[in-house]
Parts: sequence; C-alpha cells; structure tokens
Amino acid sequence: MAEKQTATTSDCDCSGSNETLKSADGEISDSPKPPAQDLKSVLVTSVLSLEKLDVDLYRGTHHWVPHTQRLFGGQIVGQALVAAADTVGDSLHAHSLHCYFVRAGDPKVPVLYQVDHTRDGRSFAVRSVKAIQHGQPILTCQVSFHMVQPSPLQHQFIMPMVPPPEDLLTVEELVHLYLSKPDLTEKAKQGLNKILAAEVPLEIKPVHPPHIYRLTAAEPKKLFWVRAGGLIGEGNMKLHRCVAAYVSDFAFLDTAMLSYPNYRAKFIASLDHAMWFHNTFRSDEWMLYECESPWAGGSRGLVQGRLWRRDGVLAASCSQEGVLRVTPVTPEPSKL
Ligand SMILES: CCCCCC/C=C\CCCCCCCC(=O)SCCNC(=O)CCNC(=O)[C@H](O)C(C)(C)COP(=O)(O)OP(=O)(O)OC[C@H]1O[C@@H](n2cnc3c(N)ncnc32)[C@H](O)[C@@H]1OP(=O)(O)O
Repeated sequence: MAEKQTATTSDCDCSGSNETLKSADGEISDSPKPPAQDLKSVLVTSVLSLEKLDVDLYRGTHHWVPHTQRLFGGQIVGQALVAAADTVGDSLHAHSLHCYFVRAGDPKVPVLYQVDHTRDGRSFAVRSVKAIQHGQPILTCQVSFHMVQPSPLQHQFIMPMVPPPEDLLTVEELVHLYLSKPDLTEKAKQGLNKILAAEVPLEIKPVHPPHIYRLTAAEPKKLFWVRAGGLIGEGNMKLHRCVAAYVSDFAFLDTAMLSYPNYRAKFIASLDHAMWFHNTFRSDEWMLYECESPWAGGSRGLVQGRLWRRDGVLAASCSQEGVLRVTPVTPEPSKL
C-alpha cells in the first residue's frame, strides 16, 4: 500500500488553469463577492476530503445522514467525483457524470472509491468510479473530463426571475416561524424540530415556502437558492463541481411528489443521477436551483434541474430518476 495521504481536489489550486470565471457569452464576470460565512465549509474539511489509500483507491467518511438512515446520494456522487478528479490533470474539468445508485449506502462504515482509467484522449478523459461497501458496489459512476476549448456556439435558457436570496428566509428561519404558530400538532412540531437538528452542510432559501396549514396540489416545480454552508474559496474550480454534485441531489426527487399532497412517500430513493457542468461557479455563493418533474409513473419519477449562478449564467444541469412508493394520507387541518 502506498503511504496514506489526503487526496482531495481541495488540495488543487486551479487558479492557474485557463478556466476563468466567464459568463455564457465569454465575458469575464465581476470578481465574486466574498460569501457572508467565513468559516471553512465542512464539505471541504471533511465530507469531500478523501483519504488516498493507494493508486486510484480512496476512502470517504460521512457527515450528515438523512432520516432514512441510508447514505445521502449527493454525498456519494460528490465523493466519487473527488476521486475521479484526483486522477486527471489540472487542465481537465468534469463536464458530465452519469451514476447509478445500486445499493443503499450504510452510514456505519466508510465508502471505498475505486477509479478505473477508462480512456485518456487529447481533449477528453473518462473515468469509471465504483463506490464500495461490504465488498459490494453501492454506486457506479462514469465521469467525463474535457479541456477548456473556445467555441462560437453559445446559448442558454434564461434564468427565472425570482426574489434575491437576501429577501427570503432560510429553511431554519421558516421552521422557527412555523414553530411559533399556535395549534401545531405534536407530530408537526417533532418533524420541524428534526429539520432544525439535522446538520445539513448547506444553506437553503426556498423561493415559494410551503404554507404550513394549506397542502394543495401544486405543479411539480420548485425553486430554491442554495449554497455550501461555510467558506470554500475561489481558487478551486474542481472542488466547486464536487460540491455542486453534493448539492444537486438535495431536495431534488421530492419535486415529483408536489402534485400529490394526499400521498406520502413510503419509500423514496434516487436510482440514477446525471449532471452536466456548463460554466464556472462558486458553490459557496448563492445559486438558484430550478427543479421540475416532467413525468411520474410506474412507482418512479423523473426530475430535471438547472443550477444558476445569481448573475444568470447557467452553471449546471441535472437529471434523476427515483423510486417513489407512496401511501395515501388523510389530510388533517393543522398538518405540515
Ligand atoms: C426546498 C427546501 C426543502 C428543505 C427540506 C428538505 C428536507 C429533506 C431533504 C432530504 C433530502 C434527502 C435526499 C435523499 C435522496 C437520497 O439520497 S436517496 C439515496 C441514494 N439512493 C439509494 O440509496 C438507492 C440505492 N438503491 C437501492 O437501494 C436499490 O437499487 C433499490 C432498493 C432501489 C432496488 O430495489 P429492489 O430491486 O426492489 O430491491 P430489493 O432489495 O428487492 O427491495 C428493497 C425493499 O423494497 C421492497 N420492495 C421491492 N419491490 C417492491 C414492490 N414492488 N412493492 C413494495 N415494496 C417493494 C422490498 O420488500 C424491500 O423492502 P425491505 O427492505 O425488505 O423492507
């Protein structure tokens, strides 16, 4: 075994690479404003800081685990991307990844990441990553990397017009507001307190917060501002993509449930996840996550998402299918 070392893209200062903060039309953007929070993000210090055990072999540990007690898919994808990115040169940047979650991740043990060098070409390189626990794969992931190349072909959708994050409340602030309401059921209070107790390393500001007393069928669409909790810093473009992979699986699949307030999820889990990275961005700055579900059926649902920089540049696109096994609920007057 090679000497153990911390192998994470956080060690790689890509500020010298030829990828700069450019807008979709190629203009250099204003220098990014420093994030409000100045403590290093736990995503850098722990979640996405993998231990290098040997050539192409890494180990990752966990931070926040969802109430389902299976590992958070975004964490596994983010860590797989850290491992893959560590095996390519600094001039190559992930432009897409395609994953299958084949088994539930066990929060009691670390995850091993084994990287296979599928192909190294002149402009592109492809890596296959297997995430392993108890000797079996829990995730398979293909990541394709590309060198920065100019192109006259450039277009993108327009970012939806929404209030800026400064005008909106965080999930925690919303929960405190809901908790201050009279006649909350004990069950609702417990649910809200669980949200407060969860140590999710993200800050989230929903654009249309759910109404606590009124659960109506809505279009399967949602928008929220999101950024890493804590500082990541501007000099590491590779790491920002790994953080975005983490972010992109959070509160994504439940978009497919928004039209069915009379059903609750008995079993919900992402089956696959794909991402395409279009532009540079900072994941410790507010990004707008636009999520929608074009289809649900056969106990599955499809969701699609776009991560926007707040200056309107499309940073990344995501797609995911998940299993949705539901059970009917009887609506209560004061049910969250
Ligand atoms: C806007 C801001 C909002 C803020 C608030 C947001 C709040 C919270 C956000 C939380 C976000 C959490 C996001 C979580 C998303 C994820 O991370 S999901 C985790 C990643 N994905 C996975 O872990 C999936 C891994 N893959 C698998 O586990 C397997 O592939 C599979 C289980 C999907 C495969 O299924 P299957 O082939 O059926 O496996 P089995 O082993 O046979 O069965 C498993 C259990 O399912 C039961 N089952 C099987 N078939 C059926 C059926 N037809 N009907 C009903 N039930 C079925 C089977 O009996 C097993 O049950 P038990 O385990 O035995 O109970």
